[in-house]
Amino acid sequence: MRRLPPVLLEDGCPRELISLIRTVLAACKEISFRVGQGALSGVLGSTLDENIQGETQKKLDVLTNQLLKDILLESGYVKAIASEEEDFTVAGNPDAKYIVAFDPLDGSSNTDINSLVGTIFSIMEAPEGADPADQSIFMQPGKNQVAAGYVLYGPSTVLALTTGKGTRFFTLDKTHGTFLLTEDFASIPEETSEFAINASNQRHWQPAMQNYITDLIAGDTGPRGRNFNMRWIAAMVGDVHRVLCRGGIFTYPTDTKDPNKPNKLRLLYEANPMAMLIEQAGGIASTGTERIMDIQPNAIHQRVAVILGSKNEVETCLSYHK
Ligand SMILES: O=P(O)(O)OC[C@H]1O[C@](O)(COP(=O)(O)O)[C@@H](O)[C@@H]1O
Repeated sequence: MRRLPPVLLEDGCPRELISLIRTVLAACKEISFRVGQGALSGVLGSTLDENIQGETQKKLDVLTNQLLKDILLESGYVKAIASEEEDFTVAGNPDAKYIVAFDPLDGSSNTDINSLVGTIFSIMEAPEGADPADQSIFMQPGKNQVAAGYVLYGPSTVLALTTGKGTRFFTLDKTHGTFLLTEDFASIPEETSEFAINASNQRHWQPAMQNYITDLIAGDTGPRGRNFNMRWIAAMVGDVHRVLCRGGIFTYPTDTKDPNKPNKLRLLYEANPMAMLIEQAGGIASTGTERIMDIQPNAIHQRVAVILGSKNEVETCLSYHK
């Protein structure tokens, strides 16, 4: 099986970018080990702190953030980082070319129940001559990403990666510590009968999403004329992986549950990298009204509605939003 660096070199991926991706993965291997140790690692449960977004931080959120932050900043390959767990961006090497946004442990409420979690990352080039301490270097649309991926810590540790030449899966060989290519070009089936949404929020959704999900649930007695199945992992990284593997539609739509927080998922380090992976596998990623990767960000922790997955099903969902 082929290792990650030669695969990326054959694609013509710049050596500096490959080194940066390998640096992210070095941290992810360590995270994979810690997560795999479960209760033995002594890091399950919550801290007494909240992040800037008012969410209680899990001990593993803090640990994984520190691991990624330290290894990336010490590597010299990044000009700056942005993390879900950092209030502000953190400056790195002024001469470096790339910036990295990441969610160190997506789905962290799953850690205590031994369920799926993952690390999501997005890599862009910093504007030339930019000050590494300037937060605005991250205010670029997702279409500027030069690489995006996640590492899913499940029964096996899987990397989904794109550098704009398709979406690939690599599986961590834990004996040798190497990521080996296990799926060359992931391709999402255009049709699906599977959807993923937190249905407990139904009464808070906007009418378009209410109507769409009602029609899915009506199954063969409704306008769709066929049955649909539902899945919800409560970690975007797990739900998106299923969609990349066998198709489906995943959505976290706008809702009115908390008027101060109409959307849940973060643009820079959740929606954008997932959108790139999905599009590179032939799927669609939208907010309901626009392509996710076209959004011009205005804040590091900006949140957006997300509808992504199998092309035909996402298009059907979007038709309810017109
Ligand atoms: O609590 P809910 O509504 O099931 O939310 C689950 C969603 O929250 C997220 O876990 C994001 O939150 P965290 O990054 O704090 O874990 C997504 O991965 C997932 O889709």
